[in-house]
Amino acid sequence: MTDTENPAAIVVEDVRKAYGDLNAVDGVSLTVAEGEFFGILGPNGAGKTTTLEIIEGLREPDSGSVRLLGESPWPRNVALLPRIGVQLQATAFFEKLTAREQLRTFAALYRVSADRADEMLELVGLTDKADTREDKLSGGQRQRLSIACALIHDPDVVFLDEPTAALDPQARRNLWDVLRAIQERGKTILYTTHYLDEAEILCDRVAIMDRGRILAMDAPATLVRGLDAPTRVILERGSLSTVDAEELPGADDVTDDELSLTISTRKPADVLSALAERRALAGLQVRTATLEDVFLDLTGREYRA
Ligand SMILES: Nc1ncnc2c1ncn2[C@@H]1O[C@H](COP(=O)(O)OP(=O)(O)OP(=O)(O)O)[C@@H](O)[C@H]1O
Repeated sequence: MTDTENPAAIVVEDVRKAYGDLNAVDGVSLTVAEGEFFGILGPNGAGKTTTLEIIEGLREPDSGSVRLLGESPWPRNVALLPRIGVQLQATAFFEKLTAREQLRTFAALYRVSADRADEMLELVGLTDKADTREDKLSGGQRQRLSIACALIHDPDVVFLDEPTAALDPQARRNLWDVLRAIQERGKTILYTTHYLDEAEILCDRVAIMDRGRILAMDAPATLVRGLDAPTRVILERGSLSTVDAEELPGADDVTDDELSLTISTRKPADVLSALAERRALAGLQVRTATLEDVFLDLTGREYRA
């Protein structure tokens, strides 16, 4: 993924961190290229936050090495601070300040122009909340403000820890636009999430983590393709008999779960056109494999965030 035109922003080699008997991070290696949007995915307790904090220089690994923009982040490396932006899971804001005042305070701390505050409000879609106190913002607005704070000094690498957790679906989608806008500005983004569907949409590459280890790492589409899983065509029960479904051209397997009929196929176009000819499209859904199927394949467990 890295070459001379696209050098590595982050290189992690065999990092380990134990808490007592628990190997929270158990030999993690990964490389993130400059400008890449990279996601660390996995269920609660997988070790995502610990990995992120080690890369940010907030936690010391027991062993292994981290290079962030060519430097070691631990022990605390002040040369890196202007070049990285960090959003933690729980953001502490200054009390009783408005959104704009929060950002202006961060701007002053980083010695950047106060004008950046309004620019960042615009970027995260909070211009109309500039004069609202932070404690009067919704959860999604507060998340966006914390991202704006992490970006105020125009860092090269942005770390976001579960930025879309606990948001309603609309607020999540609004945040996706913000994250895409950040990447369009050429930033490297390393983020964690337990939403596999979201990572599939946003990330250039993902690492799927479970119990402290990376189980797979690649572009989401490549991971899904690698499964070679059939497409499932789902119909309302009664729109076609099981026997007729089994005889459709391209149908590999048919299951009837009392509510719906599921036809597994590697030739979805053949199945769909045959269904159209028979006018048997009631309640039609077509499902291809997702990262959740990749997780199931890797762990033998259904994915539970
Ligand atoms: N300071 C700590 N002391 C002891 N155990 C810890 C500490 N921090 C994390 N752990 C444990 O290490 C494991 C990994 O935690 P971590 O927060 O890195 O996972 P995560 O994938 O980010 O989970 P979540 O999505 O819940 O934040 C968990 O079992 C957690 O309970």
